[in-house]
Amino acid sequence: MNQNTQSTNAAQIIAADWVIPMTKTDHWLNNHAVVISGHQIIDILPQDQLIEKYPDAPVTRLDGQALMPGLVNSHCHAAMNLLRGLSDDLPLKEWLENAIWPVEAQFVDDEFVYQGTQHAIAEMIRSGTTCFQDMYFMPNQAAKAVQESGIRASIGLVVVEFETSWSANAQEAIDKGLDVFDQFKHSTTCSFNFAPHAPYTVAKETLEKIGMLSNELNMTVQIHVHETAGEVESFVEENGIRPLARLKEIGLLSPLLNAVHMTQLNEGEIEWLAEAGCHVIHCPQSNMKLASGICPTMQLLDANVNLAIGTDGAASNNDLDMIDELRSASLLAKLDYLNPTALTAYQSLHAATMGGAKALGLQDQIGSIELSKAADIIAIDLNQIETQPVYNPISQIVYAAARNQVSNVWVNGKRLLKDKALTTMNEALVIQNAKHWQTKIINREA
Ligand SMILES: CSC[C@H]1O[C@@H](n2cnc3c(O)ncnc32)[C@H](O)[C@@H]1O
Ligand SMILES: [Zn+2]
Repeated sequence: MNQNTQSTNAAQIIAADWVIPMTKTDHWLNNHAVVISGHQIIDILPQDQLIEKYPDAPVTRLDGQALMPGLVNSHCHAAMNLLRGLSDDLPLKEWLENAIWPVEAQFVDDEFVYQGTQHAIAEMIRSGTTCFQDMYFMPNQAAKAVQESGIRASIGLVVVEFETSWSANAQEAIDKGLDVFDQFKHSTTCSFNFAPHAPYTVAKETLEKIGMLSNELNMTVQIHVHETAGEVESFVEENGIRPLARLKEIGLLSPLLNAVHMTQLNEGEIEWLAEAGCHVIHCPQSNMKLASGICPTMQLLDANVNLAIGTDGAASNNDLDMIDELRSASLLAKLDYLNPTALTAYQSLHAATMGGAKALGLQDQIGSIELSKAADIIAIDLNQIETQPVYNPISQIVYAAARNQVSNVWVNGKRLLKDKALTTMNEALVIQNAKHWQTKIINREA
């Protein structure tokens, strides 16, 4: 083993007051350490056994801190960080058609997506997200930004029927997307998914084509579906069936499907999702901000449907803060069901870790702190006024901690945040680029 390989695979130890593996309900380990070698977790043990077992390994000691699996943001439009706050306080249809799509048509290009995705990645690493599912144009630019930063992502090969700056039509979007998939097939942190935007922007024939390719390539599919009552009503008027029924008719209901939003569901549709093994991506803050509706999270969990959590884009949230998002998911469920036991702290944290890993097809690699899984780990500093005293670290993270208490982040064993400083990204340049786009967009011709 040469020196480089040796230094790359030498054990590194992270010791903390609490380790939350996310392998068992409401379970954590006190005064333990996680041992990383290369990309993987190779040991989890009490700190008093470290000297004997790893006498020479360097130890990162994080007193007063909690280690947990990195957060999985299971649905976002990363580059829309550059549109944060451009248009607020509107319902989805008006917001998209009158505010967002005209600006995207005018400004979305390679540089917009590359720099916007960099911005989103910087925000996500700083707030404890180690993996995100993206749905935006120019997936090649998003993949480039992901690869350079070291974060993990499942990047959407987006498809819409209408002409965009990415593709002239749906077929070209599919063809170009498959080229991107091929271009990045050796990446260790980029995976890909088909991302037909929604049943109201992608034709039945195209969805059938995507379904066949998804099965052939064993590639997941993410799609906005049943986001609002208006969407469902319009679709029924035009097609005679509800959007989810169309997806079922096409054969898209399967363990490969990530159904995003799902605020409009009846009991029969929940049974379809459970029988087919579909995943639901719950985006509570986007749903609240656009007044779209409330995803029936407890009925889905009771039916054993896998639940994941996403922020959606920063233009309808308006941040990518997964700690805040999973807190919203829990509190919204309690109010929706008028039941304080709805969506417990652990259930919400699970949706934002293992639930997301399952939805993205990465459950064997990430989502929990377990031997041989990828070292996608975050540390949260609970030794702050705002999170003391600590009776239960899971409760503290879900109901009290803030994203700025994330101190360290590892993805695939590489430390991307060291004592709150990004190690692979230039913060000043990210902010400078954001200001550049703000000036361009705010001075746009009406
Ligand atoms: C085809 S790239 C993604 C496309 O989706 C738009 N978008 C952003 N947020 C939402 C949402 O909540 N529902 C539907 N579509 C959304 C984004 O602006 C892009 O045009
Ligand atoms: Zn979305």
